[in-house]
Amino acid sequence: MKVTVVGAGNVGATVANVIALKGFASELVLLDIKEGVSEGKAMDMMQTSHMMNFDTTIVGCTNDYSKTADSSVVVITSGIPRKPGMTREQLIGTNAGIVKSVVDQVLQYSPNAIFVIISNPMDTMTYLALKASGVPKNRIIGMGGMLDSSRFRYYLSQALGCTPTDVDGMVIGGHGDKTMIPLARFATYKGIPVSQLLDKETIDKVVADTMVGGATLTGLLGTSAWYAPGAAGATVVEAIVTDAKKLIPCCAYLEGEYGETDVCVGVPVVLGKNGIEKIVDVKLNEEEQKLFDASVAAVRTMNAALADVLK
Ligand SMILES: NC(=O)c1ccc[n+]([C@@H]2O[C@H](COP(=O)([O-])OP(=O)(O)OC[C@H]3O[C@@H](n4cnc5c(N)ncnc54)[C@H](O)[C@@H]3O)[C@@H](O)[C@H]2O)c1
Ligand SMILES: O=C(O)C[C@H](O)C(=O)O
Repeated sequence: MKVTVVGAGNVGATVANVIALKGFASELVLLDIKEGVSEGKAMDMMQTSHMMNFDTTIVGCTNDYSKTADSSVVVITSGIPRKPGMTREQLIGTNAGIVKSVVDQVLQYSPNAIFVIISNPMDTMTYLALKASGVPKNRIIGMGGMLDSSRFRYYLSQALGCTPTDVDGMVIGGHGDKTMIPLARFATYKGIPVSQLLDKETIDKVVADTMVGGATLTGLLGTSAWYAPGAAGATVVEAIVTDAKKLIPCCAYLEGEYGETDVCVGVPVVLGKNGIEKIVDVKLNEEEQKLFDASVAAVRTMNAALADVLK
């Protein structure tokens, strides 16, 4: 199975490296617009293959989409990341044009590809990719909820004093500092509802920390995080390539689910060889539904800024 990653920066290169280490793709193409970056990172990764015991062939190319031909899955990380103090939404002016041009060029060589959109503002970039490409909605997937849920599980594990692998939790809604919704009501520690183990104040702080998890790391790093985003992107690709039928919160196009239409936003989906196999309609309580509706309204406002790009 051939996978392409567009954008060989911090996130894209990490997506590629994790995919190689997981070993589920036979060929991986890394493409960037910057001369030599993809070729260098691909070669560097290949020189780890005997030590890390993977047989994936990783090829780098500079803006040569012919090398990406017949990719089953294409991950889009091209675009600028935010600086400390910025919102993801502020990236739209630069990234919308980049994402549209990349989608157009990918489709010339891989018309049947499944797209995993990572570039920010991700919910709006996902909507842009869907509308600009005309690709069926099951083949346009935004990655944000997988990452946000991993941060939610991390912060819960810190509060519980346990390993993150023993904690389960899901984040839905937009991938924004004010729009994501960590679903505390459903979070568990080895099946035990966390509400039985943590007081409300602690849970509220975990939720608040999760929502700004990206901004916290950008403040520390001076740019967007890349290890967890890269691993989250690779996990989404793995579920598709291995036809895992795995439930992962992803940004998906809604046509009535959760009471919303014509918007891409984070919801629980089942991922498999067809991309989004199913949207899982979780019953939200009144407070959760209100948060979801407000989140969607904020994403719609961002989508309105696409008018020129989608003309
Ligand atoms: N959805 C998420 O959860 C999530 C997580 C982390 C980062 N991000 C976003 O991913 C994007 C990339 O972040 P990063 O930290 O890797 O940035 P980066 O600057 O390290 O890498 C971006 C790469 O894109 C390349 N690029 C720019 N225009 C291009 C084009 N037209 N074609 C091909 N490549 C092009 C650049 O040369 C650069 O190498 C940002 O928008 C960031 O906000 C999203
Ligand atoms: O927060 C960012 O700027 C990047 C990404 O969306 C993240 O959540 O890490």
